[in-house]
Amino acid sequence: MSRVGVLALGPAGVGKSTFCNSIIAHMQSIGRRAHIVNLDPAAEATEFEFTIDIRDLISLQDVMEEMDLGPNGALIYCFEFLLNNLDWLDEEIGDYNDEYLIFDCPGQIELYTHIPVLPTIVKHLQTTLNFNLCATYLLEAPFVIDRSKFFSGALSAMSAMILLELPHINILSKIDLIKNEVSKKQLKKFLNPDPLLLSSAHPEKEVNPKFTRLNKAIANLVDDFGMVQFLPLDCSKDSESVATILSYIDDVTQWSESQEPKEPKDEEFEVDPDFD
Ligand SMILES: Nc1nc2c(ncn2[C@@H]2O[C@H](COP(=O)(O)OP(=O)(O)OP(=O)(O)O)[C@@H](O)[C@H]2O)c(=O)[nH]1
Ligand SMILES: [Mg+2]
Repeated sequence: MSRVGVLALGPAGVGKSTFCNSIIAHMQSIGRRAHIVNLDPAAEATEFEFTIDIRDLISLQDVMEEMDLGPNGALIYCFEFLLNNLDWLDEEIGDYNDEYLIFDCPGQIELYTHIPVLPTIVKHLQTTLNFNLCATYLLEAPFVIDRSKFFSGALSAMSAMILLELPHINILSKIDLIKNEVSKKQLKKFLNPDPLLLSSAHPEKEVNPKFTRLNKAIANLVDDFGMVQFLPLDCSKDSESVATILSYIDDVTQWSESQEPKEPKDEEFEVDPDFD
């Protein structure tokens, strides 16, 4: 028995749910099957139905009303409730053997960076439910316009990577939104972040030398780890970008319907040749 689980993570509004739908649509178009597990108690309807939905256990709206909590407190309450009722998840997932499950997660990244909710769920999926898991972490491409913002996003991706201890794929989403502003050559420097990008972030401004040194240290940290690379994603028009990401997910989760497990790819990510 093998199960593949893909976590779609990242800050609010980066395109996680759209990505989950695009992956499902692409898999269906090539004759494969996958299911969406909605882990967002505040989710709205999406194109594809959720096969498993946390809102069948608990919904954010109900918690806010009944416990008189704000949205963030209610979200934490929902996840604590889920953690106390993991047998519900076991039962829901129960029969999905040899299946591909895509977990659409909420955008409140404190759930995986500040409090150990997602790490606990991850351990449970691995040890009790025997999942081969992979985390995908989305960052919005318009972040590259502001380099400090981009590197701060890269650090949050790295933080999720370190906390979850899973095979990890970073994705630069909504690439279509920057096609007219960022050249292909420039984009490459963000997909495999070049530390020089940050040291030349505001050449026109006078910057406090302490801030410059801090920027350099952060950029070098990202560079030294060599772990923060991004795959481009455009869910609006470019299904090829979805196919490429799926092939990386297949590799790191060793998903294969007919072949023996194989080693993940270790070459650098390629930029879409049509991107200009
Ligand atoms: N232009 C463009 N817009 C996109 C793309 N992907 C998603 N969007 C838009 O971005 C907005 C947010 O997308 P969602 O998929 O709901 O984002 P999310 O990360 O699931 O949001 P939360 O669940 O609220 O954290 C929607 O209006 C999408 O249509 C893309 O590739 N290109
Ligand atoms: Mg969503």
